[in-house]
Amino acid sequence: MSRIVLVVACALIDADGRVLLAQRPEGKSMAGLWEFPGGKVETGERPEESLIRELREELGLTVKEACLAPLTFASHAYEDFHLLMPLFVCRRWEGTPTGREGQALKWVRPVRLRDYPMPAADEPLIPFLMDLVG
Ligand SMILES: Nc1nc2c([nH]c(=O)n2[C@H]2C[C@H](O)[C@@H](COP(=O)(O)OP(=O)(O)OP(=O)(O)O)O2)c(=O)[nH]1
Repeated sequence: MSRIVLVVACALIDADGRVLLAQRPEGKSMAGLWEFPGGKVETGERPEESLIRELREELGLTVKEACLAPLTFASHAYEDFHLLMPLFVCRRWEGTPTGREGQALKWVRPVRLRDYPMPAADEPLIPFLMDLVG
């Protein structure tokens, strides 16, 4: 079996019930696909710490751990690794999201998420967001 890669991701939800997607930049794997902000859990980090760090690095946001709620997870076999990705929900943060690494950002209603090509692992997550915010 291929190695398991632990990635932590977040559905940021705004006051209108829209979810923030970020477009993976050119040069990265899965470039051009729309994903939930987040990234790999590094050695010695708890997933929540990794997510708070990634949200700061990628989007310039300050998020408190108490504002992260677990929603569901993805478990997906890519060709060269197996992705295990907890998905948190966050409705409260400080700052305005900006693509600090050049990523395009988009606020999207859960019913519209299928209009944005996402990594294969993310597709099963969409119904959970539709149930959460409609
Ligand atoms: N952040 C995030 N990553 C996702 C999602 N769905 C999904 O398959 N992934 C994958 C893409 C990457 O392989 C990995 C996240 O890695 P990363 O963003 O921290 O690092 P990276 O692009 O430099 O990694 P790499 O794949 O290029 O080695 O998880 C998602 O919704 N959000």
